Amino acid sequence: MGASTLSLVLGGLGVLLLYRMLLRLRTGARVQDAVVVITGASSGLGKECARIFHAAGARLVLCGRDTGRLQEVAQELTQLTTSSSQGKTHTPSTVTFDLAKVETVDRAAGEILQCYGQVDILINNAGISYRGNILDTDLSVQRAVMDTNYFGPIALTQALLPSMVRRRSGHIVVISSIQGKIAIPYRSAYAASKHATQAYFDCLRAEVEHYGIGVTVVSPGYIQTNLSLNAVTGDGSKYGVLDKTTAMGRDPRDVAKAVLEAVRHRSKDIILAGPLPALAVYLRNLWPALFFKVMSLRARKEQRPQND
Ligand SMILES: NC(=O)C1=CN([C@@H]2O[C@H](COP(=O)(O)OP(=O)(O)OC[C@H]3O[C@@H](n4cnc5c(N)ncnc54)[C@H](OP(=O)(O)O)[C@@H]3O)[C@@H](O)[C@H]2O)C=CC1
Ligand SMILES: CCCCCCCCCCCCCCCC(=O)OCC(=O)COP(=O)(O)O
Repeated sequence: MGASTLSLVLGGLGVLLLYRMLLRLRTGARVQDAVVVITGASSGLGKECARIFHAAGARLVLCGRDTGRLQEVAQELTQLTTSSSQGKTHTPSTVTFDLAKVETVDRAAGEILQCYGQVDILINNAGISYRGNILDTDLSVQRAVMDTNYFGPIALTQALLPSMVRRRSGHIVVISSIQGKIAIPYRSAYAASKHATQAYFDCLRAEVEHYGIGVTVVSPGYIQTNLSLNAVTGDGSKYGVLDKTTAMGRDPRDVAKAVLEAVRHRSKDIILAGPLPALAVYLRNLWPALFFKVMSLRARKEQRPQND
């Protein structure tokens, strides 16, 4: 390659990079004073998102099932409310509802809209996990996980969407999982709900982009939260174990930071996991036969006894 061709290629790359940077600056969502709704804000990743979006100056609406725990988070943040040169922070509002009671979500969306009259950013974070083998799992458990992780969040999204369309602006984030991209044994209800989530929000992204509404699907690997402790088993009882994989997962503060950056950059789809899960995602698509073999060996090795 001659020197002039090389400089042309480098120049072209430079222009492309500059264009991407400008595009990000132009389309990046503003967080200061934005109304940000966070579901599952009482603990884990949702609580960390609340802390980081509060510090960035968002007007928060914290959602969860437990009023007391939501108010504790709101109080903690209120004590940090400041008006500094870095930007004003705001006292959060709270709205209590159960996403699994899908028929009540419309009313909750009304309450959310009443807080500030609009929603700029919706973070669908709340969720539960599951442990069990399909043979011993009640259909009611499959439905319950689907209600919390899929039907509840999409009902909330659909209830808030018309107001975003009217304003020709908004951003919707959903916290999925690496298990929205690959299915691993003994997680049927959870992986199915996260795969459905991925598909729904991919459709939504395409359908609302021309209204100026962005959609980000976040797919994390393990995070240090209470997710496994709160997981349900095949008969609907609580699993109640802090799994090693969860305990050794990422710091939820780092994941929350990545969520904030994804909103600022209007990222469409991000994976927050180590090289092995990332490799598994590629393998699932490029060499499915090998992926299925590895999963079947994994299933045999783990062999989950009834209802554990
Ligand atoms: N931890 C991990 O390893 C990973 C987690 N994720 C995802 O991150 C998200 C957050 O989970 P995480 O912080 O880890 O787990 P936690 O169990 O700590 O938090 C879950 C949150 O969801 C809320 N929630 C659960 N069920 C309902 C319901 N029916 N209605 C309303 N709110 C509900 C809980 O609120 P309350 O009980 O107060 O109502 C709680 O605040 C989930 O979507 C999860 O799938 C993704 C990948 C990995
Ligand atoms: C010859 C090369 C073979 C390479 C094969 C690689 C296959 C590796 C499999 C890796 C599986 C990763 C699973 C990750 C699961 C995960 O991070 O889930 C996140 C969650 O949502 C956690 O929820 P849970 O309730 O399951 O704790």
